[in-house]
Amino acid sequence: MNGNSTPPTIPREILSLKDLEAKCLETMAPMVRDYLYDGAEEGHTIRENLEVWDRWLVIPRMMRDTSNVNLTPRTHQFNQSWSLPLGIAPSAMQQLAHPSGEKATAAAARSMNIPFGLSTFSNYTIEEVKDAGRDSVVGLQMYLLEGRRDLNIELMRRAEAAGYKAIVLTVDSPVPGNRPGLIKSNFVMPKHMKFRNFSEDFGGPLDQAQDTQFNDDSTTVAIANDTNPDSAAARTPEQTTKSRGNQLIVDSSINWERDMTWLRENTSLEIWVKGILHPLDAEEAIAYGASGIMVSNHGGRQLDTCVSALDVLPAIVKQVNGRVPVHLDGGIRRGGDIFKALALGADFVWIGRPVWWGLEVAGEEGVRWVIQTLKREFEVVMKLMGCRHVGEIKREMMVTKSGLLSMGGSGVF
Ligand SMILES: Cc1cc2nc3c(=O)[nH]c(=O)nc-3n(C[C@H](O)[C@H](O)[C@H](O)COP(=O)(O)O)c2cc1C
Ligand SMILES: CC(C)CC(=O)C(=O)O
Repeated sequence: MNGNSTPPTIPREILSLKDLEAKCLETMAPMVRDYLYDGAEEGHTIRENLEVWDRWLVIPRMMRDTSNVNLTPRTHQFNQSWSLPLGIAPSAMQQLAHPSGEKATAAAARSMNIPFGLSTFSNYTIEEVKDAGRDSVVGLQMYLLEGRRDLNIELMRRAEAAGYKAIVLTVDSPVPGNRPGLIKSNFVMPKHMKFRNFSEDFGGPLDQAQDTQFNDDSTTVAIANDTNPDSAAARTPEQTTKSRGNQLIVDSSINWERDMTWLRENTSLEIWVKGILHPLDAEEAIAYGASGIMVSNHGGRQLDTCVSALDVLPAIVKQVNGRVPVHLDGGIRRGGDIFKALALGADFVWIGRPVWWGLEVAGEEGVRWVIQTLKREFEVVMKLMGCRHVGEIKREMMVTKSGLLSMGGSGVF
């Protein structure tokens, strides 16, 4: 976190999200960095999420008068009109990157008129974040809790009362992924931070693992899937509380039939399903009443060597066939990435980690800078591609290198 007392801004020499990331890493506490970056096992999927974009090459069209381009999504999402087909994905504990955490992120989303999804495991409450982000705060992400559905119901009641539009059910985490990096770094949440959506003190202090990296008398909440029962210092919030007898455990028995039905019976909000990678799961989600689908591998944090969202997107879009919106997240770092996801059929995309870079360097202003930069880049790409609005982005505008070679001399080439 930037410790200056004057309001932080983004230095002029920072031009891209990549530059911002480097700047962020100059100050980010090692333990926060480990939490932000760590992926499942050897990190193949994290790398894949970043590399997949460059396997697609774009083929621009010229002389199309792109002096004015309209960047708004083709259709309303969550019954609202947004400035960009881009939103901020739920990520837990944003106070790790800035004291204003989710409130700063939501306010930045609001100022740019893009949607924001709040993690259940946020450091500010459902109501506080709604107040900061108003109409931009559309979704409450939820994990279903084993034996504590009363808490899920309470969260949903509060989200309904506060004016959220959707519950975003994360389905890719029946258990936390294997994240050895986090275990090695003994990740802990400092004592002064809380999971404030819960009135009971879940994730209260553990006795050991004083955290020296945060420069306070932090005690710990840990969140890695540690299979070694002797290591109390590295557990998920669920495991942590379990180990203290005050249990908050993600329900690993979650299933379509029981839990989508239960959700539909217990909330008036739209239900979106986050973490779909197989077309047949998209079909299940629709069959059980999902209002939308988020194609995602959880930023490579859950299952290593699983496919990237972009690679499975076309098959899912084909299966869904326009019945519900299809959104995507994972590895979006440039305006051109937004273009490519839309060309392969996504209605909308979301970012996770880049928000933390903005928060770390300049709080709300930093998050706004991230959104503005992606918006500027996307606009330039649209103009260079000859697209005046997102409805003009077409699958035929992209090709893989091998696809291009095999086309040599045939068709329009
Ligand atoms: C630090 C961090 C915390 C996250 N916490 C959650 C969470 O609480 N719930 C959830 O469904 N996804 C969570 N995610 C996953 C994101 O919603 C999103 O799927 C992912 O970050 C997108 O990939 P990207 O970071 O490459 O943009 C988290 C991701 C990060 C990086
Ligand atoms: C508190 C965690 C379970 C949040 C999460 O989903 C993540 O770190 O990827």
